[in-house]
Amino acid sequence: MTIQWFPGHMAKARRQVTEKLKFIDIVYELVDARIPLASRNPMIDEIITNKPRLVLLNKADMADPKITKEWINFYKSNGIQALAIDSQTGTGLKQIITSSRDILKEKFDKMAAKGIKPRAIRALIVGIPNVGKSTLINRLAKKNIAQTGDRPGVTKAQQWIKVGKDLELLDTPGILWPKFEDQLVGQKLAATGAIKDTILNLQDIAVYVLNFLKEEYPERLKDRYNIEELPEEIVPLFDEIGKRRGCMVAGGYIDYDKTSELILRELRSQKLGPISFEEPKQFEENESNE
Ligand SMILES: Nc1nc2c(ncn2[C@@H]2O[C@H](COP(=O)(O)OP(=O)(O)OP(=O)(O)O)[C@@H](O)[C@H]2O)c(=O)[nH]1
Repeated sequence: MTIQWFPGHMAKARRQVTEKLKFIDIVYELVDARIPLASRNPMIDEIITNKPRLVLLNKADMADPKITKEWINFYKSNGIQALAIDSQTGTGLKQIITSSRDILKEKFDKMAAKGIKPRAIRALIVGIPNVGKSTLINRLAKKNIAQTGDRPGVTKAQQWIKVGKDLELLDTPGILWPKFEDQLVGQKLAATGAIKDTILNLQDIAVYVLNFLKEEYPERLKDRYNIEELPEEIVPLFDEIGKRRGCMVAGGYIDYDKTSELILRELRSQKLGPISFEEPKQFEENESNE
């Protein structure tokens, strides 16, 4: 099934982000730490052009910490600073200001040399739907939503949010879209709950997840579902899980929809532990194969 990519929405979203760029010093590109590539807008580089950027690997609490570290190194080797954060608890958020200062040092030093008074760093958060933009803004904002009507960028609907004395955020984040038309991207987005289960077939998503876990995290599957030896084929694996969890229909058959739902629910509620669906290694291999 192909998912439509609504060119009208995209153009509008893009225009809105572009308009905001002129008011800010730095873009915070929020991605899902479990799928840093699938959860980014493929045209982000083109959209933000040469604005400085800090990549925030959000929901790091749900990702495999070892792979998150690899991602941070991967970005670093490409000249981009990235931080692992958990917007829900606030873990890692302090580092945002430190890293921003570091990235913008040259610009602010130049401003100081010209005698311009030091001011707070101005930032815009961008990211795909459901990646955690509002959670991050609320966490950073606490009660500091500022009414600063005399500032460029402040229109009737737009406000700056103060984060301490050193940072100001535009309160409305930029929403960008993932690359829907790629089936694997869609499956990763669905697996992590970024898009509704009704968009893709539930069983297809569960098959993708089971195949992935069988390859990358077989021990977690065995432990969770009490399976000594994982079957080679996917249908018998479904059957084992369905049987063990009582996902049956009359006549002793497995209810595949119910089993799929169970697997996805347990994955998303961390019952299978922190899992990353993408690692930089694969990406580098793919790139060199092209
Ligand atoms: N575990 C975990 N959950 C998070 C984190 N950040 C956000 N969430 C959850 O992810 C879901 C989506 O978060 P939102 O803040 O609504 O995402 P958004 O990007 O503002 O979404 P849109 O408004 O659709 O653009 C919510 O259920 C949050 O509680 C995080 O760091 N860790």
